[in-house]
Amino acid sequence: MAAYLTSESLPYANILALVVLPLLVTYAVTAVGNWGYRNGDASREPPRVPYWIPVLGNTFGFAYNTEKFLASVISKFQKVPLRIFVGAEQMYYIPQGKPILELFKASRHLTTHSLNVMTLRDAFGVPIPDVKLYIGDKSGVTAKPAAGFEDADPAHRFHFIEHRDLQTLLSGSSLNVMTNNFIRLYTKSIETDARFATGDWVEIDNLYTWMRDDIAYAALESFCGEKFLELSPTFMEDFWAFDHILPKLFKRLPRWLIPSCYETRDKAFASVLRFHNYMRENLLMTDEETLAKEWTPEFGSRLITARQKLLQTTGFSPEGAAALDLGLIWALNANAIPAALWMLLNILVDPDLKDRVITEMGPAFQEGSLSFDLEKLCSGPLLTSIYCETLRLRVAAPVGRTSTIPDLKFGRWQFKEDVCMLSTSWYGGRDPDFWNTGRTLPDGSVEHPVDTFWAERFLRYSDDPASGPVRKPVVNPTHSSDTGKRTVDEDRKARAVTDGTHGYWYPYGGGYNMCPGRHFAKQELMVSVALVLRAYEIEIVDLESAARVKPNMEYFPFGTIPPKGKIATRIRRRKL
Ligand code: HEM
Repeated sequence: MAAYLTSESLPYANILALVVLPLLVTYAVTAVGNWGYRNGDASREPPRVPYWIPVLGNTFGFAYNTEKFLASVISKFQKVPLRIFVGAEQMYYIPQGKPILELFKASRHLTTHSLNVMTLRDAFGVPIPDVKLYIGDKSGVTAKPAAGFEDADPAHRFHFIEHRDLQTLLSGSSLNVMTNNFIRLYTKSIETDARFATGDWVEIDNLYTWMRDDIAYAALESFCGEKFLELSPTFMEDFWAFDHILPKLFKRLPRWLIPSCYETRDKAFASVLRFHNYMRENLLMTDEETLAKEWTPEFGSRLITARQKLLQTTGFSPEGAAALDLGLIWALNANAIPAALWMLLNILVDPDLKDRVITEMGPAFQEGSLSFDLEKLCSGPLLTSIYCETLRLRVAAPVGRTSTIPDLKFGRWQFKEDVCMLSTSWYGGRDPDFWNTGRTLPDGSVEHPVDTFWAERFLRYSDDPASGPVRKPVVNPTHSSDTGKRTVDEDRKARAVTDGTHGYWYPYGGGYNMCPGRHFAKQELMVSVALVLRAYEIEIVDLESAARVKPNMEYFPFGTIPPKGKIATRIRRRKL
């Protein structure tokens, strides 16, 4: 080796050493503390994902290939919590299984502030003084103020009131009004859609946008009333354009680098501000009678008017309040609507499944009509299993927390105060050690791998001990035939279950901050898919390529991942 080192090559060797040595040292320093993390009982901070370049840390892998980066480190460290260094800041990743369940259990010591602040500031454009107001309320989300904040003015406890209103006004009788409005509006848009008036086939270039627009319009109106779109007729288009550029805004690039993205957001924001200004001018916050109404065409649902009162009372600027509500409208639409498309698409690409779903939902509908019994429809086992399976496979919504106490502990892991903890159900939903994947085929592969859709994954058939979502030690399924296909009769006797999947199936997050919109979302998804199947005959132009449509991973991990590419279809109204 020494024979190759001449006096000319020495400077190069020195330069190389100067470059390589710090990288090696950084890697060694960041890896050495991980020794023994799998063994022993002593509490410790989670292992650190080693990196080569100081300051940069794990930023590159995390920011530019988040899905693969996290998949690889979760698997390498065998599903324990991890410490990641991103954007010059520490962060914890909490994986599926016991760690995420323990995180949810520790709710009383956690806030969602760090992820929420990033989202509100970077994605929705909440001005900095309003962000300060948002984080300034440290009295917590429970009725009893957090220790040290016992004297907080009850009317200014923003997080408590917001949390309480979201939970109560998205459940019970308020939820019923909201869902009924959604059903009324969505049914009306189907019935009055002039494109299908003649009963002839109509070519639609993209099933997703076709379905998306009608659901979004009905959902928006059931939340915000009729006035919103009257004031801003192009909002729905502007909203989806905003949704499209949202992943770029999360990258925190300045306005001068991506001006068109900011302009797109400005447009969607301007509509919410217009509606807020209308409310400020026309809805007196002392008008208890109007504020008590579950829904009015002018101001929308009680959730929206109660929020308006809260935003005004707690001193948010008109711009801050509108940006916060742009966030709420995004939460309303951006996760549920792509999920509805995936549900419908998976049904349409399998003619046998489509027939079984139509048979199952038939008795919920009134003869010759689009009217139905909601409870009956939403209790159909096959449609429920399709709903659960779709969320398992397509949701990558972020779950973010930070500890409010020094050295929070769960299991043997210790977490520092104020360091962001991140999780997403994407990996738990695809954990091959956990999920039932059906029969083992003669070539040794499994019948329903975790990255594929299996309509019956969440169904438990009483005569088949191997059925149900969770992998069983002995897999010996008893299917009605050797094709593995189920019959309508079997569906009827099956039960859709999520028992035992907690910690692996958490599309709505968990603990105290679990998604408050989950009840509405489930009804919205089941109803919209059922209504579309009831009202229309839909033929996918190229079944094979539609079955291969991939998720658009640019959206990872911001929510339900929408499909990438268009799905051409022919649609005609059914004669009911
Ligand atoms: C399939 C549809 C949906 C999915 C997968 C989903 C998922 C999630 C997730 C994972 C969270 C974070 C929960 C946590 O941190 O533990 C969340 C929060 C939230 N979701 Fe949903 N969501 C959906 C539909 C909806 C709908 C229809 C609404 C209606 C307004 C909604 C409103 C919200 C709100 C307001 C929050 C923030 C709650 C808080 O900060 O306390 N979501 N959602």
